Amino acid sequence: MTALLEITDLGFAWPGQPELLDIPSFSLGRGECVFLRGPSGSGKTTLLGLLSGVQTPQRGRVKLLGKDLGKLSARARDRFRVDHTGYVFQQFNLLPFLSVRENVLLPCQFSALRAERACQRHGTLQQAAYNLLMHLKLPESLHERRADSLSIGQQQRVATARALIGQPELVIADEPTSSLDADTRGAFIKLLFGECHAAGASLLFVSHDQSLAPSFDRSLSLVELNRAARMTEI
Ligand SMILES: Nc1ncnc2c1ncn2[C@@H]1O[C@H](COP(=O)(O)OP(=O)(O)OP(=O)(O)O)[C@@H](O)[C@H]1O
Repeated sequence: MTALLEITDLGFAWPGQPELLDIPSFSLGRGECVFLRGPSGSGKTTLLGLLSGVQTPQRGRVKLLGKDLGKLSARARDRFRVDHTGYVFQQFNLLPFLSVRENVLLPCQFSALRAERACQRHGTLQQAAYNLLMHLKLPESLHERRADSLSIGQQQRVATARALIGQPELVIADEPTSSLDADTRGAFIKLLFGECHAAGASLLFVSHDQSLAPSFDRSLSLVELNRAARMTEI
């Protein structure tokens, strides 16, 4: 399988703290759906920040689509991130005063590439937002509502539509199911998989809830990947 994302000899420490991550190698294939688990505080969110280029490692390399993120300027890295990565945050991070539709369309304001891909696939941006929201089972009556007037499960699906619009190659989801009950969680994962497959996106899904792992192509433990964690455990 061709690699979409590759990590080599990655080392990272927050200022004034011991090394949190020491990962000799990790790769994610094109179209692959990977589950990454790890206990609270093990560095999952930090790793996602490094993979999307929000943080830069002190050591090693993160390559996305063959491009070494560390070799890009901060500005070029930001652009590359918004063009090629969709992120579903733990707290969803929707803009509360914007409508559901406006939230979904936000990435297209920052990325001409994603706007172009959305139009190619759906005709117009409005239609792209509409189709994604409908696929994610958010009825039309909600599309013009303020994002903060929706339930948690609905907000999470809006956040997912925002991550998927314009077909980024990599979708990162950071504990997106932590505030859902078991039934809603299962239904959400199915929708997420369906949309990632339809868009040909790779999915890196981070959680400490191991019961979700069997649905994925591969399940990994951050503690096993991370030499710094293994050292602390010894
Ligand atoms: N911005 C930051 N500045 C300094 N230290 C940080 C920062 N963000 C995280 N850390 C530290 O890095 C460690 C790992 O945090 P991180 O949020 O990556 O873990 P996590 O596995 O995602 O945890 P959780 O499952 O609870 O969300 C923690 O000790 C945390 O205090």
